[in-house]
Amino acid sequence: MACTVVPNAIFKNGNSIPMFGLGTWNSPPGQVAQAVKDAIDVGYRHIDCAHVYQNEHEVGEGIAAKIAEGVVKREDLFVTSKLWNTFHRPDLVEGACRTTLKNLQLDYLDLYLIHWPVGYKEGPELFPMGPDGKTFIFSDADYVDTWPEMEKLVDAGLVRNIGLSNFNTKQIQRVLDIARIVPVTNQIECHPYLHQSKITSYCATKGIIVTAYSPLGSPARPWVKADDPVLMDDAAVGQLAKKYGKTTAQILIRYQIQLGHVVIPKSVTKERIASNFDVFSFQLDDEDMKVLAGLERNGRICPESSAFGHPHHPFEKEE
Ligand SMILES: NC(=O)C1=CN([C@@H]2O[C@H](COP(=O)(O)OP(=O)(O)OC[C@H]3O[C@@H](n4cnc5c(N)ncnc54)[C@H](OP(=O)(O)O)[C@@H]3O)[C@@H](O)[C@H]2O)C=CC1
Ligand SMILES: O=C1CO[C@H](CO)[C@@H](O)[C@@H]1O
Repeated sequence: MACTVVPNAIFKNGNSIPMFGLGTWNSPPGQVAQAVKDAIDVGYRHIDCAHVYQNEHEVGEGIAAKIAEGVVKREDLFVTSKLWNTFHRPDLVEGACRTTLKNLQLDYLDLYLIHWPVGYKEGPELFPMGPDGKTFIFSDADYVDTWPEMEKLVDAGLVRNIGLSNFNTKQIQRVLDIARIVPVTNQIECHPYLHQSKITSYCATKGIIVTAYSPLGSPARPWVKADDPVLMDDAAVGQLAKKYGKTTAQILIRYQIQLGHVVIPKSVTKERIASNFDVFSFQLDDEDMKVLAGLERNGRICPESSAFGHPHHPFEKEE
């Protein structure tokens, strides 16, 4: 069987990242280790993780098993994790990173991101809820004070690259203004219902690679409502799937790659893990790229609405 070669995106610092990876949010314990193993067997070499997904321990088991079997070496893999919002205070950053490394059974990460620009109250709760039951309790920490601690993780050899997630243009600029080591990527929601043209254009001018999360429209997100539009059921995407003889998921994943984005679809289903990866042997033509671009509807599905009111909320007053 021919071996699929996944293209790399090249960071401004010269390091590279596979343009395709496995998402792991909502990948349940009991399934995620197997999903990681299935993915590596198929050819995935990039895994997107986060402390807040509360499954890094099992993701680590999957990775360790495949290294032990000799299927991959550590250096063949690109593993990303993210600093959660309760660990923004400078004195908490290294400890949070070390916890993630321990859970993943790794001695370095390829990429570590500040998960959101909003800090939450430090402590054992990942989602410290305020008395109204709707809004998180915020931290005073400012991400420009968190960033130098991220840089120290690079100096210490704990992480190879550092970046951002869910930052708006002004927030990225604030980081660039103080950065000694520049962020290599901004990981943001990106799919045909939400193109994020302002932030993606800004990132392009700064040499920051966009990583597209929820590329399939995150159909099983916990807060989905019955009448929310379902990207995977969109008739226009379905027509393209028919035209190319591909699945709707393959069309949506291929779209992000052709936009130049790194893409990280999640699945714990063996057949989907395999078929989602099969996106390197066809090309959407220019007209069809325009069809997908035309589906824009400002359809944000990850607004982190319980942090509305935070002075650093990235989307409440879009920049
Ligand atoms: N930085 C951030 O703030 C965020 C980062 N992310 C990252 O991005 C990743 C991907 O985004 P996510 O929100 O999970 O959503 P996706 O858009 O990747 O959709 C995942 C869902 O689609 C289903 N699915 C996957 N493949 C197929 C297929 N071929 N046919 C039909 N259904 C399919 C999965 O089901 P099943 O698993 O049952 O197969 C799952 O329910 C996350 O897992 C996470 O790693 C996501 C959100 C926020
Ligand atoms: O990555 C993510 C997935 O879900 C979280 C909420 O539970 C989000 O905060 C985050 O963006």
